[in-house]
Amino acid sequence: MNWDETGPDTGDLTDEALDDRLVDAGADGEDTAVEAALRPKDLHEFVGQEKVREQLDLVLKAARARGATADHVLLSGAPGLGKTTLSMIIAAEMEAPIRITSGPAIQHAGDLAAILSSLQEGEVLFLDEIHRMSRPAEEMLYMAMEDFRVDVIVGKGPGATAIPLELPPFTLVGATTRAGLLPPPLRDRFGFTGHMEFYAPTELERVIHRSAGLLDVAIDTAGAAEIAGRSRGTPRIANRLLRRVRDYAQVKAEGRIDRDIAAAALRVYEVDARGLDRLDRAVLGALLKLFGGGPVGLSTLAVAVGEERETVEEVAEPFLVREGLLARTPRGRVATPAAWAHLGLVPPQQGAKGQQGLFGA
Ligand SMILES: Nc1ncnc2c1ncn2[C@@H]1O[C@H](COP(=O)(O)OP(=O)(O)OP(=O)(O)O)[C@@H](O)[C@H]1O
Repeated sequence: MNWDETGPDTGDLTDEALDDRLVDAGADGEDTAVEAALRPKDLHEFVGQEKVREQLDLVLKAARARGATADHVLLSGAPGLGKTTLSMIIAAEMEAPIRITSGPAIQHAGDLAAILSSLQEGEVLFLDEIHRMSRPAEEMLYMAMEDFRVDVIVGKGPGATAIPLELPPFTLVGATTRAGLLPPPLRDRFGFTGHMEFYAPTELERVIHRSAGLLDVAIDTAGAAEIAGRSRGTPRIANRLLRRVRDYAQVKAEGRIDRDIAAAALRVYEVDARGLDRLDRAVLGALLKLFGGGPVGLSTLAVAVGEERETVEEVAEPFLVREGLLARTPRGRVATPAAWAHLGLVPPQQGAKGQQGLFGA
């Protein structure tokens, strides 16, 4: 058997290290500044998502032809796939201003009433993480979306009165990573729902070439393909990896990016050929090397890599599952044959399987 007893190298994966993960699809401070410059400005520049793009194009063109405000739009999909970008494109195509806020920022119905009552006619209101809005705000939103009206409650207890407030027609663009968590009455009030898929490597190559052009970075086709393959189907990650590879190329290769430079740079940043980083490999390594590929309980696996259960379950596992490297089964976590191949290890013989299944939750 080709697995040693030393266990995986988990290094010191502190909270800060997790916050700074290059392959995290969420935005960090540096992203927000650069992302503004890299955002496609219209539907033609927006790469991929053919279906959503085509359907949205029709919705917007029809609204423009009628001289009306566009229907409310719900965009669902994982972080970093372009929901905010698309909402800005909707506003640009409708030649309307946009207001950006998020569900967690709206704790009270009054917060929402203040925003809604200050909208201009035709304005686009982008509500990120709409599934995290408070219940009273959500109920106020139902009426606002349907009738362009809200009832503002003045006073408390039996003396409270509802003052109706007319709103100008506006377009709500709601974004959510969890469409299934939205209550049906809210979901039903959107005229158009677009589901954003992960991007194919060739689409990410186009994103990378476009961003490289805007950042004035020289990159060849093979270099872009190398970065695309490690970007987990996510434009935000592709752009972030491109920036790190650019740093490396500036210091080591007069700024030019080709396949070797991209691969060498991403080796330094510990992002492997499939887009796994140190945490992902630590989890997979423990599962294979310490537990013979499982099944092993989540808590045991988390202790083995020196992480919280939640970190393993919510940060590392989703991508490993998506990549077909790890399966969550009722008996615990199990590595797939692809996991053994990816780490260059040989699975234990069938006969040695007796030791498996001994590791509890
Ligand atoms: N289809 C695309 N074509 C080109 N660039 C894209 C595309 N989608 C996203 N990007 C780029 O990826 C970055 C992240 O996109 P965006 O902020 O729109 O994602 P998001 O889905 O709103 O993420 P979150 O849910 O975390 O807010 C932006 O810099 C944007 O320029």
